Amino acid sequence: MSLSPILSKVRVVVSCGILSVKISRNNFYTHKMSEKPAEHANTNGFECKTPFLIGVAGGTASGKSTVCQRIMEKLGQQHKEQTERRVVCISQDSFYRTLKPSERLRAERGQFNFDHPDAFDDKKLLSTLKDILAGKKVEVPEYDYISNSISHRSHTIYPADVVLIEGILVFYFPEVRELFHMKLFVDTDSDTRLARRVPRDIMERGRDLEQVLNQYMNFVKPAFEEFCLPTKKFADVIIPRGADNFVAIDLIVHHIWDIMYKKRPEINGCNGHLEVDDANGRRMSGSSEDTLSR
Ligand SMILES: Nc1ncnc2c1ncn2[C@@H]1O[C@H](COP(=O)(O)OP(=O)(O)O)[C@@H](O)[C@H]1O
Ligand SMILES: Nc1ccn([C@@H]2O[C@H](COP(=O)(O)O)[C@@H](O)[C@H]2O)c(=O)n1
Repeated sequence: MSLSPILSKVRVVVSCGILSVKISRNNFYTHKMSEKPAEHANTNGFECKTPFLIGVAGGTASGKSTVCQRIMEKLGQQHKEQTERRVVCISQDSFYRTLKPSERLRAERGQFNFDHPDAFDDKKLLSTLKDILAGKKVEVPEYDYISNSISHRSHTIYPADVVLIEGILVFYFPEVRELFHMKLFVDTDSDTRLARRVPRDIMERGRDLEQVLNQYMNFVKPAFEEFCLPTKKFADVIIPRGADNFVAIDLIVHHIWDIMYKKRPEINGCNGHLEVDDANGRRMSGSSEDTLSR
């Protein structure tokens, strides 16, 4: 199956930098791409041999990680070894700062605000992303929600073609925000998010119901409204309903494909023949003469 029809559609939408255009009945909107120097206008500042950095923001349990997972799956990355991956995903939660002893005690009682920008080590996040953009290998720690601290386990992030970074406040810090070549905001209604967060926090994050609801009412909800929601305006693409929005994810994947492998076959010395799945799960492969065979 040829990618040409859908790629040409995506290209019109993105390269024109159209402001708030409703593409389909599935409520998928595009917004004006970031203001960047004219020579990089088509690719949001993306330069040859630099990883294409995508920020994925949205409220808690909106489906940010699931959307990233879908993007990776559709780009055929899920079965690859870490060292072979051309698309990798990092969580902003890995950049929570170390708590002081008094804060640690409050965190154990669900009385610490993990949704406030001050809870993050934004300098470390910035320097890590700069290293990634410089093509360096970086170590990213796993976050442990039970001990409310960075765990001793970490992941090595090898130089990749596409790096996704997801988190509630990835668009909050201006210097971090400016690094992204593409910004996605996962827009899932707050009832759905709370309904997902409660079982997740109880089953996966060692919390009890009372603690989850208190934390949500006292910190999560107010901070979402004050710090996260206002960053939606910075997004290039807003994804209503998160991972359920197959059309939006499909268009995003094809746009990434277009930038990474069709327009720039020389990227990172990549001569790969890329295959992606369409919204119906049909496998499509890039047959453009731009794409070199492996
Ligand atoms: N479209 C969806 N339908 C049903 N459950 C979902 C959907 N997207 C995410 N979830 C579930 O909701 C929870 C939070 O999703 P996740 O992707 O981790 O959100 P976030 O990264 O924004 O916190 C997880 O348990 C996940 O399995
Ligand atoms: N020790 C911690 C650290 C973070 N949280 C909550 O996690 C949320 C962010 O992660 P998502 O996967 O939901 O985006 C954030 O809302 C924090 O409240 C926590 O509970 N404990």
